Amino acid sequence: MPHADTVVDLAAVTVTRGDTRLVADIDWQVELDERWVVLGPNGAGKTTLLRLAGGRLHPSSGSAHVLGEKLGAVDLAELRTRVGLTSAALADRIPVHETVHNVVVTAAWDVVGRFREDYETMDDIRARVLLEQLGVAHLADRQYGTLSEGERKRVQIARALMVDPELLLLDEPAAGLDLGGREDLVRRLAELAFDPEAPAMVLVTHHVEEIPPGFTHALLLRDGGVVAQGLIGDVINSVTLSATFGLPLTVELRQGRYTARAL
Ligand SMILES: Nc1ncnc2c1ncn2[C@@H]1O[C@H](COP(=O)(O)OP(=O)(O)OP(=O)(O)O)[C@@H](O)[C@H]1O
Repeated sequence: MPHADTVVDLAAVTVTRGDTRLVADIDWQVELDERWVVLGPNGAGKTTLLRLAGGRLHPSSGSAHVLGEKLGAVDLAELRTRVGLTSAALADRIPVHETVHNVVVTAAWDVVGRFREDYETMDDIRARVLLEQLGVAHLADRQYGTLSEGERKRVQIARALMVDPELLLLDEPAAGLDLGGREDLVRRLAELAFDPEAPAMVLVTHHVEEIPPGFTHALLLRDGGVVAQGLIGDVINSVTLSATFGLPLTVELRQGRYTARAL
């Protein structure tokens, strides 16, 4: 059994589809107070790893525990209500005519499962607080479909936090944002990362520029395997990133933010 503070525990996990190994022989532990970034090129297996962590799929071999539950031996639907997830696939399913407030508050229905007045009031208040925290409270009555991409991303994160998850998974949250939108999102994710009350977090990205300050650990993936993992300061450097992306890169860290460019 994993330690009580271990929210994700993968031991020798491999996921195969047909003859393809999506990820291979992964050992990875995420603790309650950790904020992880998962970096790697297209097709490296990042989304597969995130889907394992979210209880969205089972390993083909090895053992995987999420929030203390063994994948394969637990009802995944119940586990999923304890994990907040934002991803492009999930975002595509949000109805464009729904109000922003409803997009956030409906996340709670999975947990509550019925419409009792006192629950609804509590949920409404929580949704308002989260929209405020993400800086989109003024958009609460707008139709989701009328929002900019940056505003949508922030609403999606508020929705993922609605269930008060023990684990928050963010799959490329800054994809498609302009520079201002990215910087705003990175700042808000940094605030969340520094908040001791916030859940354990795993953020998937292709770009070191999108790593918010306050993130503590990194895992680098290439071709379904781990290149390096551990404390972010030990893991992200020119050598490891060049190996991960398969080209000579130089990486710099200034005031908590990373940049990378080809040599
Ligand atoms: N059902 C499947 N059958 C076969 N191959 C698959 C399947 N699902 C994913 N793959 C392959 O597994 C590899 C890893 O996919 P995954 O989506 O986890 O990568 P990723 O790192 O998230 O990529 P990206 O950055 O492009 O989103 C890819 O090469 C993908 O084509």
